[in-house]
Amino acid sequence: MENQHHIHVSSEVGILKRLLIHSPDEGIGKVIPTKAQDWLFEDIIHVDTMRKKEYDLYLKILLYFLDYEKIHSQINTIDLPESQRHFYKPDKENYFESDKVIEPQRLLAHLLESKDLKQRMIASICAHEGTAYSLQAELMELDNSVLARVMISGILPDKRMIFPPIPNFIFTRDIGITVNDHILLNKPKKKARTRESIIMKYIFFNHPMFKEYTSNIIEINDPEDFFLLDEDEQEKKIVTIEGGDVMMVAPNHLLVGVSERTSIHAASKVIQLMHERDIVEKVTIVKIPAKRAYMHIDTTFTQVKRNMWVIFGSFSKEGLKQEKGDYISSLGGSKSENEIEILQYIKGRSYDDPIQFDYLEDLLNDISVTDLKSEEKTKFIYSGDNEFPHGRREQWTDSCNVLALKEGVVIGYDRNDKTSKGFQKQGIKVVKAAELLDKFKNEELHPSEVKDTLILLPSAELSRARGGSHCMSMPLLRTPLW
Ligand SMILES: NC(=[NH2+])NCCC[C@H](N)C(=O)O
Repeated sequence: MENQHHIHVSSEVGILKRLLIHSPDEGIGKVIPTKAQDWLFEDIIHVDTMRKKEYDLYLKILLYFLDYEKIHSQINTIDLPESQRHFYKPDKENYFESDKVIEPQRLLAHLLESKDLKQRMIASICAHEGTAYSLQAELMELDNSVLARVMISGILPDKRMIFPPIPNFIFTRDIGITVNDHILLNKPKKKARTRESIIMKYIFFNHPMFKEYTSNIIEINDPEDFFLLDEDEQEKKIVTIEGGDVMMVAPNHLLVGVSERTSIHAASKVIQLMHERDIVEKVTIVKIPAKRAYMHIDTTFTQVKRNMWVIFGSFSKEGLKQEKGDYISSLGGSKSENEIEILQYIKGRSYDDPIQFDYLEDLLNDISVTDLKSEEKTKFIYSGDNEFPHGRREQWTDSCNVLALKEGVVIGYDRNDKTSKGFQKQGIKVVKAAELLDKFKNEELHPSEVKDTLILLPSAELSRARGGSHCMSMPLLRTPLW
């Protein structure tokens, strides 16, 4: 079943077998303070530190778990000064090139071998970025792997910057989500993320890796009369969806966040399409406040194992009750600023009559017990271990955004100390990525022996980009949970 191109994800925690990642490219080092917010970064980044001290460790962990031989056979040489980090650079010959940990830049370089696609892609990107027509001819002359790098970083080999960077491309989660054997593509809310989406559409629709899945790629579009509407109407009816708001929690169940980035109209379309095409039976909408701090639902909760979740305390039962304090709802007025709404739509049941959940924990517990058949008590770990004011501080630096390599083994950020304490209280060991990698290297431990562990990545630079390991991954294949 695991052929080279197999695509299937039916949970958030089944053993991770294949994913798309993008390593920080040189464009990230070109973000300037006045543009940082427009480009959705909280600050400017020291790219060397981000790569060598942080992201490289992430890659090594992924490779050890997903493609052991690929890394273990070379582990003693890849970091030597004379290797010049070529192992990590997608345009170099000694790049690791794995069919499990996959870099879109490599897929893009492959696509550009077709002259027709090369022309079309150059035309689309230049039109989108509004560059001079004459630049197209110049780009046509570039070697394909160089052009792939340029299309992403925006920087020509002679150092001219021709496009803005797309620094958020490291957050591959947001470009699309694998829903069983379908891929739901994004339609980004933010202009800064549009080029990523153009590039990925070409890849999904043209690369041999996705060939058997062309009819399973789902695009969500604006209503047909959208361009006729005035601006106010457009604002109301806009369709935008980003992958961080879509979570494939069980074979029959998809969560869709309505947030700063994903609109109600997009969510409605997803419900209809999922039911019409019989892809999942339940779609649950989780509406969160449209705020930069929360951006996507995966910044407020992710799954650790079948019966364990890490969540943002202000959205929890206790948090909401506390915030409400002595406020009497029947008097009207505004509710808590963190109020969330959870509505579940089941195939065959009237859309006017969704099932409602009062609290996030109720929904997550229902997923664990009903959908994932967990027989153990559902456990919750809270951001900052619910200690004031660490819950909010650590949510901001992605304490709730972990990537599961398998049930119970997740990657998180080292700066979220209090949340780590919360993990430990629930029986999860906490280990630094570098220490774990040393053990793998010395063969004291094999990735298959790692159980119930939170792996901590250094995160001083990465967290300024405002995404965690969950955001930095687009799973294509996970082993089914049963
Ligand atoms: N799935 C996620 N939470 N992605 C985080 C994306 C962060 C990125 N800087 C943005 O604002 O778009």
